[in-house]
Amino acid sequence: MSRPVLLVVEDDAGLARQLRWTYEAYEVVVVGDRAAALDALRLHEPAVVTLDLGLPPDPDGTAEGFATLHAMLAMAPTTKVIVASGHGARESALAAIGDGAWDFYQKPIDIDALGLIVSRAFHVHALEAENRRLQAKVVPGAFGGLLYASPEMGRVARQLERVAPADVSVMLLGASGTGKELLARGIHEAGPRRKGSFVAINCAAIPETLLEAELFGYEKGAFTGAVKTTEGKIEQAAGGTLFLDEIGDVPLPLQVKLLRFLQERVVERIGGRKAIPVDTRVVCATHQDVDAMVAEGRFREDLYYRLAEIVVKIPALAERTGDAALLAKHFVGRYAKALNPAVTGLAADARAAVDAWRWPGNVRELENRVKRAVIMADGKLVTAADLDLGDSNGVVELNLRTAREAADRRAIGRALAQAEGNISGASRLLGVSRPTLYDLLKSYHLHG
Ligand SMILES: Nc1ncnc2c1ncn2[C@@H]1O[C@H](COP(=O)(O)OP(=O)(O)OP(=O)(O)O)[C@@H](O)[C@H]1O
Repeated sequence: MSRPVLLVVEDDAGLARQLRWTYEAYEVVVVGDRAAALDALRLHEPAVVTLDLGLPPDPDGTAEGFATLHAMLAMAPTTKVIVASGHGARESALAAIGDGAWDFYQKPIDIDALGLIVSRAFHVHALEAENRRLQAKVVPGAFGGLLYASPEMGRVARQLERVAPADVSVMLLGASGTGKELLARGIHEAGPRRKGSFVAINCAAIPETLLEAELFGYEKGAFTGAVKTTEGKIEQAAGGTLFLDEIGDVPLPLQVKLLRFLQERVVERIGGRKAIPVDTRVVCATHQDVDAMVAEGRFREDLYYRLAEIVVKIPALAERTGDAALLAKHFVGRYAKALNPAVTGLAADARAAVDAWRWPGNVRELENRVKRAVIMADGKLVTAADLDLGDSNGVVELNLRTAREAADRRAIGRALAQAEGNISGASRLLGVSRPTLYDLLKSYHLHG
């Protein structure tokens, strides 16, 4: 096994020499300025870097050191950067940690102490890498079958876990396709009325004239066409949860009626005379800016406060770090099973395109694209073209190695597809030997 690379960014030649020979466990690469540091980062992809803040052309200040720190973390955010400085140590330490450095030590350096920090950084880096691998395999089962790996959705799930058992109304705010209905169902299932039914109604999808009858029900003969007495959605949700999707689309007169129901907990069917008590939890959602609607008088403030005892904002898919890739993988698995079992995963260009796309239609768009792509794919792997996301030209590769790997994966995926998964056939198409192709498949974790 080759030794892991420790990148030392240090402009003091004497110190650099000393460091080079101190750490036997690592292959120490020493550079003296920002440009060389970034080159070395691309070349070696070190897990750990020690960085002197006083670099030329500003050896007595810290500006160049900080610029180097920022550039390195922008390029390789998982790198553990240990920062060193002699002057103004405390302020520099605080600023460096605030900017994403892993640790700080004050010069003059103590080789043993630094050695400990370095080995710890390697250790944590390895653990984090392992954790990322495991997270990519997360299975559904968290809140309401919600799938996520991002801290953004983790926060939402924790909020909802806390809110669900309490008997409070919840308003979910988020764009279309962000999973609001899924979350509302999750609240129901984790709540005290889980034994009752979950009844959803999309207030935007039903014409205004019919919405009242849908919600409140009607007595036989209440209007032309009311051939038999019918329960409304609110009554159907008795003992369970009523999910009012697109609550912002409820017209003002009906808002008054809804408010009365929420205050008195009774409904009156259209054409009915008696008040029917209904005990149900209400969860609602909208993609609209309800605060603005209240300010403009388009949404009743009193109703807002009844519906929104707790407000939870659901981030757009593009704001959830890493979730698009995770969900894409999940949907490929699901739809391949049902629609095209030959498909086993996503090609590298598809993964890059999924990460780079803005997903204006959120999870629903992702699900639809993946479903379509699984049906269209002619090979084992879904490509960016199958997803109709074009190529991933906008994606900046870390270095030549990652760019090559992406190109290799593409070529191998296509060859395997053409050879219908036959390794000998694919290796002939690629002009490499079978063992070479096996090695490549193994190193890229592709399915042979
Ligand atoms: N985090 C997630 N994990 C797994 N599946 C998800 C997730 N988020 C959404 N989905 C799936 O995406 C689709 C859209 O979600 P959902 O219907 O809940 O969105 P919505 O915000 O209610 O949309 P709209 O407001 O347009 O009705 C559903 O098939 C849902 O199961």
